[in-house]
Amino acid sequence: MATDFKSIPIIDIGPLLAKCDDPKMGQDSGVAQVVKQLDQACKEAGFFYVKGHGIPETLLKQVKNLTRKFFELPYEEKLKIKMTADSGYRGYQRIGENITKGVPDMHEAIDCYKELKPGMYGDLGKPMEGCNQWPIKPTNFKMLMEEYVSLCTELSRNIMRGIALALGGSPYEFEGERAGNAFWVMRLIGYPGVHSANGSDIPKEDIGCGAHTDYGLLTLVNQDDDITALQVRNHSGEWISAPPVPGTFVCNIGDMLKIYSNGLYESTLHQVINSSPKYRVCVAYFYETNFDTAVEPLDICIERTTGAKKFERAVYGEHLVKKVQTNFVD
Ligand SMILES: N=C(N)NCCCC[C@H](N)C(=O)O
Ligand SMILES: O=C(O)CCC(=O)C(=O)O
Ligand SMILES: [Fe+2]
Repeated sequence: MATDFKSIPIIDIGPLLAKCDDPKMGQDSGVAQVVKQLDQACKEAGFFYVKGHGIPETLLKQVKNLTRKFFELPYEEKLKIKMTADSGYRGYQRIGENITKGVPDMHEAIDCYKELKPGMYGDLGKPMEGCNQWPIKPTNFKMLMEEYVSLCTELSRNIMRGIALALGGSPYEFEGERAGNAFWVMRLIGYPGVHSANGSDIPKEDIGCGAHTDYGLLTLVNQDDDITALQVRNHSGEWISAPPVPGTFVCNIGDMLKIYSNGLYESTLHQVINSSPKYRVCVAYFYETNFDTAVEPLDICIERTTGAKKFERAVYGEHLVKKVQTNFVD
């Protein structure tokens, strides 16, 4: 359960990664240290920064730079990869097109999802079937982003091994049937800076992304180095900033992990307000369960909490489709 945290901890996961392919990793003292920090951060905030994650900072910067370049293109150019229901909700959405709790968000984005082939998950998967729409220019866009996704997928699986230990399970709790064939989402997001409205010197501050929780297991946020805009809600309802820490990811827990942990870990509400005059870029990667996994509280977590199941089982793919279909109603 979220506490009255005032800041978000930074965790060096180097020692976890060093041992994450060793079945006896749970007995390693370096791993145990990281696991303890993960457990505390997940219980208190549902948010933490990771450093020592092994993804080169140059790559973190490159994906943000390419994203920025795309959003600088003329609108007609961006529309060439317009997101539609027919494209499996993949592609470009203009500012104000995404809706959170009925209010248009002041961001533009390219949404990408692990590709689903026709018929793969029957009716459940149908709305998300399709191929990603990548910008044609620059020519290395697709290649770089796919490389980035594959590194984020591997990293997330390894962080989830640490989280599985933190919950008192085996390192492989979130593999196999649960997330051994993890679905993923990537959002390349741009938030315009504040502008002075005509005839007024009071800049108008818009909600870049309204308060929401993420849908799956774990999110890796790669945000611009020079603008503080992401805010996380603590137990008292205060919004705590997650300022950029260069070279790190901001990680947070999604709805599926809240269910698995029977509420021991919460998917914390967060929002984005860019009050800087500068355009802000963020690349968010979402690590999810298998698309068709029915998620329910783990026995080990039920025992550690009240002894009763706090959540009904939920099928991840249904949860995603419901969200996606209400994110774009017009
Ligand atoms: N895949 C994720 N988490 N996307 C985050 C978007 C959050 C805003 C969305 N309109 C909503 O209301 O959920
Ligand atoms: O822009 C950010 O820092 C976070 C974006 C976010 O929360 C999301 O896309 O789910
Ligand atoms: Fe989010």
